[in-house]
Amino acid sequence: MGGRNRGGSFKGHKRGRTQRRDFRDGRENVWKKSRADSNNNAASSDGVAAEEAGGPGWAAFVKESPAFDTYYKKQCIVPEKEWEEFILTLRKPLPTTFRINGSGQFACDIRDQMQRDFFDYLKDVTELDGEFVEPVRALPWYPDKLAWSFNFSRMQLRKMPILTRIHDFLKQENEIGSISRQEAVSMLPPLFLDVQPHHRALDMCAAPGSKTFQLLEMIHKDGEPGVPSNGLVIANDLDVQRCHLLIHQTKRMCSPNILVTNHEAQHFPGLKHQKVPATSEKQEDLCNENEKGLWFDRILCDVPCSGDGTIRKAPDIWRKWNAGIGNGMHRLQVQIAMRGVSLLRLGGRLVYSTCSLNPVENEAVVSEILRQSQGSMELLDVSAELPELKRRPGLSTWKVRDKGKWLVSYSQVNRHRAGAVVPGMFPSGKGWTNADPVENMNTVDISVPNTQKECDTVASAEAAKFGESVTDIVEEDPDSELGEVSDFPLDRCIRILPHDQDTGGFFIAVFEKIWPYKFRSTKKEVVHHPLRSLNTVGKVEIQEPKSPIGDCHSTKREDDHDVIKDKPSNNYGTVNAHPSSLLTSIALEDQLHSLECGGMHENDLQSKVSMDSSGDATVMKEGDECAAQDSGMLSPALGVNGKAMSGSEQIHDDRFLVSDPIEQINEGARVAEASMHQVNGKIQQQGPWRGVDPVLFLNDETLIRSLVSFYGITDSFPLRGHLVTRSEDISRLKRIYYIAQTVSDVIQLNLQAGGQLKIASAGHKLFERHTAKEGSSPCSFRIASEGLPVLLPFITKQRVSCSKADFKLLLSSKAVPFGSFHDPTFSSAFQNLLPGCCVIELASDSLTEPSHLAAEQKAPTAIGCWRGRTNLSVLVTKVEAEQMLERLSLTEAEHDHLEAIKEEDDHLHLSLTEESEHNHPDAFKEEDDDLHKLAHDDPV
Ligand SMILES: C[S@@+](CC[C@H](N)C(=O)[O-])C[C@H]1O[C@@H](n2cnc3c(N)ncnc32)[C@H](O)[C@@H]1O
Repeated sequence: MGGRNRGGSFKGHKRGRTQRRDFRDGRENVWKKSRADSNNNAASSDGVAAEEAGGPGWAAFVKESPAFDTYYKKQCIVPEKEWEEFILTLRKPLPTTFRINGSGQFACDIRDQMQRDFFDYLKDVTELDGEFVEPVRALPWYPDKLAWSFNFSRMQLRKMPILTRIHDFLKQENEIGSISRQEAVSMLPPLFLDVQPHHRALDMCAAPGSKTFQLLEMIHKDGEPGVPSNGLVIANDLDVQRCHLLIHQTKRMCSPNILVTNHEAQHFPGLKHQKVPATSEKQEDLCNENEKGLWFDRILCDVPCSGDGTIRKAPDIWRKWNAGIGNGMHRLQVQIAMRGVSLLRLGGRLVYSTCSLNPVENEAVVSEILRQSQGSMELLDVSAELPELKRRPGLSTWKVRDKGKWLVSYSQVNRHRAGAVVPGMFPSGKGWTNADPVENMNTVDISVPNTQKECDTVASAEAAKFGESVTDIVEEDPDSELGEVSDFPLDRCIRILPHDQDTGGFFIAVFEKIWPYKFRSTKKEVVHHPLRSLNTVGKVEIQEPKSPIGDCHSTKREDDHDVIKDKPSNNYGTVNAHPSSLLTSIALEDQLHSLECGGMHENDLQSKVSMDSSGDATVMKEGDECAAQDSGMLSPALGVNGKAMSGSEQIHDDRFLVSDPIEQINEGARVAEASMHQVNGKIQQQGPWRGVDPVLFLNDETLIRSLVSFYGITDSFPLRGHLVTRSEDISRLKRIYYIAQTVSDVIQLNLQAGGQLKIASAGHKLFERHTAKEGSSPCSFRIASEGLPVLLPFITKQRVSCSKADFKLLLSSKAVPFGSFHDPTFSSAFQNLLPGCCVIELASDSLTEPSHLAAEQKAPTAIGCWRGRTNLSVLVTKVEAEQMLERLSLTEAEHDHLEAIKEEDDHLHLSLTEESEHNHPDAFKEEDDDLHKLAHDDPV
């Protein structure tokens, strides 16, 4: 049971312990340390080599890196006098931190109980066998003391029974989903995002989902009892397997307000509303000037990064660290953030975060966001938020290290390195000037990695190519002290240093969209890919994006074709002739142009450029793109002949973004009715996505009516428009999912927009087909375990309550013959039910649990059962039943009775649930039942 249910904000939708099995079964046991981990920790905490601690054959992690030291000393990320403390902290194991899921009274009850039963007792224990025992402490900056930290050594855990009990308790609660282990710093971005229950939030790089879970808690916070939130969380991740983890993690919330998608964040589709008359109030909402398309109030860009802020938890980073990794991430990070900027609603908030210490991945990216968004994004001063949080300001100056050299400005970049180092990595963001060497640019390596994995590979390859070993100590460059200084107020960024409050390292920047993200274009005829063959570029007219502060100019040099001269600079620097900047400029221009589509007549539209993989460009009619935008079918990455560009071809996808709602002026001039076919050859047909079944509304009235009538579902639980499936064929339908109105709106929009969203999961499961013999029940769909807590308050038929003794009997025997129950009233009550799925509820007066679980037990305890001809069978797994039984302690007499029944009925065990658990092999077709196989070791 996840936070929302325990949070009590969604009364009647509380999830009993029986509904937690999915979480427990599939979730990585983060408390159980791997042997290697244990060795590391032992080695680090005791100062003993891991080999010693772990026995022969276990190599120790060397927790030092000259390259790391040299790099970060030079970057001055820590004042000199603090360096020693900083580095010593990095060598210590990270304290264990956890968060109590949910909000409201239930979460607070658990917190209070934990404090009373465990932590208060420990507050006077400061020493054990002469060793200092760190106090268990609430993270001071986390609201309502719902996040805690402790740091016991393994020896201490062994020696102090109270610590062992705490550990066991936390382990158990983690398994059942009441708490989440999460790194302290990882809890910060959602807090700064300030999500309100009505917000639409996008988590661009969301897996494995710890922050998504927080976002969901936020949108369900303060919900009216029985009324679902009207917020929305779209959780996206590029990695399919990690998407599964994400689905699994978020499933604990039983939230109908979530969509999980599987896209490259930098190419997240911009859904645009097609001109279809509104048929409902909600749809009208989407047609509002400010609501057209899919815009987000909140966007989290927790981007892939080098991750050296997690070095305490992942000590192998010491060995692998090199500056190239951070450099390799920079462009992808900018691209993802800029896609976020495009999708953000005016007035919305965007949080950019990394678990890296590297300014190239942090302040440099923030500067690029400010530069490229041209005044549309404001970097917020959030010093008044979470005042208890110890933080350092962002850096205003830094250097770039490449090929064993320190570079203070882009003018020092060797032309052969121009693909790896881009102007945006430097504080000024300036490219080459006239005097800089730009000839022979065709040798430049321009590949842009699209994923963290690719970045890592590129970075390692780069490091290896240029002999930059991870332990390399660079010779000092006499000029290296003269770094550029940024004009942006980067001190507003938040740097979390590990030694300030015993955490990992982290970086956060909070933005608000204060002005539409708007581009203007110049006419141009670019016919060559500027990066692939700059020396053969034909006529190129480049214009630096307009600064809101100053002017910038550009010229073309037609004679030698490939050099873009700079002109007097704007506040952000001179025009970039660097290939990547050049491309960005072109991309920006294209964006400007595409924006203008919204405000100009079709005839005015200019031809524009798209590039194919060979580096040549194709001219695309501007009207085509506008048409595509209008139809909402814009592919974020287009290539010649409609081929999707990817990898190095997709340098800057923002050319193809839809513009902000506020920019959607002169709508009438658009070619609104364009369809896929009208832009044939230009748009990648992305839906239905290969390997992923489409999400379809369940409109089969016969089926819906049969569900309503069988379970007696009240009108206050709307089904129509809220049920989705992944199969068109009703007769083969296996699962039915429940979605909130906001999710429904997005799915509608997606259908209208050509199905661009690759939806991995929507809402939560409500019904699943029961595979009993045909005709054995009037309704072939049973209530799914995660649907039960949601539906329970709204069903009036097929439910009976029973005594604790009979409840235990059911849980122990799985299939109980009608005559075996203790209570004859119960026996006759369920025999009056129709054959098929039913709900057996534990009578509330049966509950006498004085422990820390009392709060939760206020929620109804119910299980799904199957009323057969002679037996009542339990529709829960064995593990789940055992877990419930543990909580409802057995008396001796009950135990004997159960044993007798079990013996009699062994042959009747139906294993109903086990059968239903393993019948769908496909990834998103059978979204998450096999998730537990995907153990991972994520830093967050
Ligand atoms: C730092 S982790 C995110 C952690 C997550 N926000 C959480 O709190 O659990 C970065 C994630 O980005 C994903 N990723 C990498 N490249 C991506 C891309 N181009 N688009 C979207 N996601 C990407 C990775 O699969 C990884 O799950």
